[in-house]
Amino acid sequence: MVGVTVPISVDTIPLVKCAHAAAAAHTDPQIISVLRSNRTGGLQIALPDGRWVPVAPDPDSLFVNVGDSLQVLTNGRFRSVKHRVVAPAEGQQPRLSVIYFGGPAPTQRIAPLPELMREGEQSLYRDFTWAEYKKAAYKSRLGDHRLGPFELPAAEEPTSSDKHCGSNAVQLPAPAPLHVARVH
Ligand SMILES: O=C(O)CCC(=O)C(=O)O
Ligand SMILES: [Fe+2]
Repeated sequence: MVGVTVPISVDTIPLVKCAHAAAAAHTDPQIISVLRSNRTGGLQIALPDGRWVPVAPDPDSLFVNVGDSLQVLTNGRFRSVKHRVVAPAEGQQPRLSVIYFGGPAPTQRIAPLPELMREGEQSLYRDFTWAEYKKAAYKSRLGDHRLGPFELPAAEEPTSSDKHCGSNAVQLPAPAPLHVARVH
């Protein structure tokens, strides 16, 4: 758990999805998605090597997904994982899921939270508003990497002569490991 208060307003739009057959690979754009489904599986998440891992359906658990906006707010510490829904096999119950998408308000500026940044840490993203993100997203396809237009070039590797100047070194956050946590 990150011990900071997120100083942004969140739109609360619960979305009930019924019996949809499948969803193509994508990341959720918002800050956080909280999902509850029936006993029909189909949800899968992508590992960095491209393999797909099924998320076991459990009507007594919540599946919490990091969205693109939270990836930016944490300067890449939390990653918005790519996921998809594959259609249930013939004769299986349709998959039902109820998803709460917590997204920023349209005028909200999205940028890494200063409270989370280490001294000298470079922002991996330029500031943008949720409205700007949505405008860019509408021009892209669902599976595209939709943070691309907002990414800043990564900090340059220190040269060998800089390497001993610890206080000036820029430390990029280590990529967060993938977790599928159950919330009861
Ligand atoms: O229905 C599901 O289980 C997931 C759907 C989804 O990923 C989405 O609507 O963003
Ligand atoms: Fe999704």
